[in-house]
Amino acid sequence: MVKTAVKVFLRTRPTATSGSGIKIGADGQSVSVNVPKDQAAGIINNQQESFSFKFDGVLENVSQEEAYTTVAHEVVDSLMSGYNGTVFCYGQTGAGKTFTMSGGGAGYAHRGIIPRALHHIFREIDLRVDKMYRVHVSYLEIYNEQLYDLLGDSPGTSDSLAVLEDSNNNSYVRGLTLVPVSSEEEALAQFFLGEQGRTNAGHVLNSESSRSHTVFTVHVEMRTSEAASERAVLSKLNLVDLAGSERTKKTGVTGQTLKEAQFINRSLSFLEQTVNSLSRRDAYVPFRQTKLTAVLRDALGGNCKTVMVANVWGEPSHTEETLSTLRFASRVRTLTTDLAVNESNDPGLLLRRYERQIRELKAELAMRDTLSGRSRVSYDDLTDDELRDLHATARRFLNGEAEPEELPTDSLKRVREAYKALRSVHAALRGEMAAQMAALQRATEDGSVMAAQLAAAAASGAVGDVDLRSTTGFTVGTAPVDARPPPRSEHGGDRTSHSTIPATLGAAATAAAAALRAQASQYTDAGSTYGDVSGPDSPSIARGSGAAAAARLGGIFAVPGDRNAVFRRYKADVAEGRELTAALKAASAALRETRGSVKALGEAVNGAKRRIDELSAAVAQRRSGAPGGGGGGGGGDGEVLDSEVYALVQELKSLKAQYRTDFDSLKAAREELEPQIQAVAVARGALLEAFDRWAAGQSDMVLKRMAAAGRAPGSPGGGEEEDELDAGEAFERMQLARITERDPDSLAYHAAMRRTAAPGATAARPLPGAVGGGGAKAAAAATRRMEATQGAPVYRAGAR
Ligand SMILES: Nc1ncnc2c1ncn2[C@@H]1O[C@H](COP(=O)(O)OP(=O)(O)OP(=O)(O)O)[C@@H](O)[C@H]1O
Repeated sequence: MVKTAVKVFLRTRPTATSGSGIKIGADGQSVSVNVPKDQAAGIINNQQESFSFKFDGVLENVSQEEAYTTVAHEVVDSLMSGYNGTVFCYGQTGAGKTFTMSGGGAGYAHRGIIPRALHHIFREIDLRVDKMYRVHVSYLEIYNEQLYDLLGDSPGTSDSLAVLEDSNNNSYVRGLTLVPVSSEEEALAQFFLGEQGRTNAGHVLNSESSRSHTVFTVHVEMRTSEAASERAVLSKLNLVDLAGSERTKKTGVTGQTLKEAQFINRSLSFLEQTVNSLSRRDAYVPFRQTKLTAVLRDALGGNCKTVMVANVWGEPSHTEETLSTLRFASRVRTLTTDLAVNESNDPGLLLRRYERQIRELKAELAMRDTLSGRSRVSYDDLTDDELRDLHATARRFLNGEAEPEELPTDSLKRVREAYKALRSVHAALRGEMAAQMAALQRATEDGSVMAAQLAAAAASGAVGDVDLRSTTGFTVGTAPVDARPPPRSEHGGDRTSHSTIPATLGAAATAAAAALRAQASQYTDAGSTYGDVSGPDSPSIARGSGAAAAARLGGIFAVPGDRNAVFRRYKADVAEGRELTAALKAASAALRETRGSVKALGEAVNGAKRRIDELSAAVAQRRSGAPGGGGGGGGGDGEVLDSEVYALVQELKSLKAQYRTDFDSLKAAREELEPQIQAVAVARGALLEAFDRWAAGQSDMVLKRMAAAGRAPGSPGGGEEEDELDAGEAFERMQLARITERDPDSLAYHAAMRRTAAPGATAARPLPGAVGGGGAKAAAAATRRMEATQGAPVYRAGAR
């Protein structure tokens, strides 16, 4: 947050009579007002005759352009950098507030701050090609303490409008229509339309005098680039034309006009109270006393860069009103606001960013799989059916009925799922075994039965001997060396056979129980080492059935280049290979064509961008070098300079139009790339997979013969590089495609990097600098911060 003082400028309306009671000091900031002594009060009285004030500037007999440059230029500049701004005009009726804010009736030259600000905003948008902007306008009127939406579909007071605060304590008007505008012309049309609405609504009874307060707001949403488009900077500029205070006794108004004047005076008096309270740093500031102060809350003490224009009418007959305005103005000048950029991290947009990242990572994985000869690896979540199958396989594996190769190993996700399945099956098995152990324990605890059984078993010497070393209690028999656990049953393995051991089997039972314990503890140990469930001696993945085929082929293809040679013959001689090669070629050709146009368009866009930058710099240089820079109105050299700048700006405009067209075409071409890259990857994967499958089914002799034929000069497909098994080249190509897809503007940069890295590269052509990202300008409706809060504003579908 940056503390910023509210700036106040004084603007005097030209007077018809020669004498003005206002004197402006040589510093252009000091103002003194002389009040002639009231003769009726007697010669000796204490009436103060001179009052002094100081402002940030005084505008006397200045053009509308100068008024704009002095008052609003800086606020609009900071609006474009993400700061809220407010410019408001205050003063007695007829002092020139509407003239300053909207303009005089004399046309273009007399246009006021609002039309000039709109021109300024859209000129900036045109110049900042590296940023994306969305602009909305709204127009609010406060008449007789009622809110009116001047750009709403149905004119008239709207009860649905309410002044609220958002989560950042910024005030906003709930339900106010925000119209998207994409050009100065559209924005101006909305402004003029709102002005008409004001008149048509029937509450401007006197066309010479504004009987209401109006707030024309420009809402700007800026994104720095497409890549970082999740973070938007939101700012708004309020351009406020307050109704004039009026001494009703002096003007003698009656009826409706009197009622209006009373509302106006009351709201202005609340405004004054609020400013006084802020100026005193009161703990409680009565913002909510009136709609006007609620609307101006940010401007007076919140997050906003604020400038006030105090309009005065210097005629001696208005000295009292002038003094009152100047007093209020100097109090406003003591206020400070806290400036901060409003950044919005739209959750919806963040989600889209993460989705895009996931898509990119999946594409990356697919690319790597293709290059390493693996295809059809799925990185998606497992379906319910797949999970069921996996659990069945895990159970069979733990029962010793499945080989480790049957557990999935093609992606980390699937390996993890396999571990999870093993853990859950293992837990279930442990539970089952615990139950069996408990049953066995219960049976063996029946000492008399067991003793007799043991004795009988010992006497028969059939299976196992009693361990005579133990003298007390129940002992476990020692199984003879040739004793074996009972055979595995069809489904339950050892586990099932143990569960069927009758308690009367004596030593056989004890031997089996020991084996069971040993097995149980083996499972328990396994529970802590899931990373190596199969144990160190079990076959590794490389010893799987597919790998065995690969190992066999590896033996045949021991000579470097053999595999490619056979692959070439496969593509040329085998019907399946021919078909798949043709499909790959067609997909590659389409991709090549699209890449070609992306490259050409990328170069065109980059060229245009560089020229735009040069021209922008030239315009800025000429402007800053101009005496009384900012152009406009100067004679002599200034006019020459202006015409030069004008020509440059014209060229800039047409270049930007060309840039936008090319950028749009580039974007469209880029969108075609991804599916085409996928199509090539799929076609290549299918070819490689079919080749491996086919090769695994061929005899060594056939493969050797084909290898010899494939190596022979003139062998079909020998010169083709497109689907050759050259991983490095394919990788480079895919990388290039990815760069192109992600940021076409950086194509030239990467191409230059490669050129300079290539052997024999020279510095004859300078390396282009990293060109700025050319964000496309979009005028679609924005998702704004206010939508996230209670009562979103109304968004019009399109500008009228
Ligand atoms: N600086 C100026 N130069 C030329 N004409 C001016 C200037 N200021 C005001 N005027 C003229 O004075 C008249 C009254 O001005 P304006 O309507 O802007 O006053 P206001 O303060 O908006 O009054 P109200 O509060 O009653 O609406 C208009 O005809 C306007 O063109």
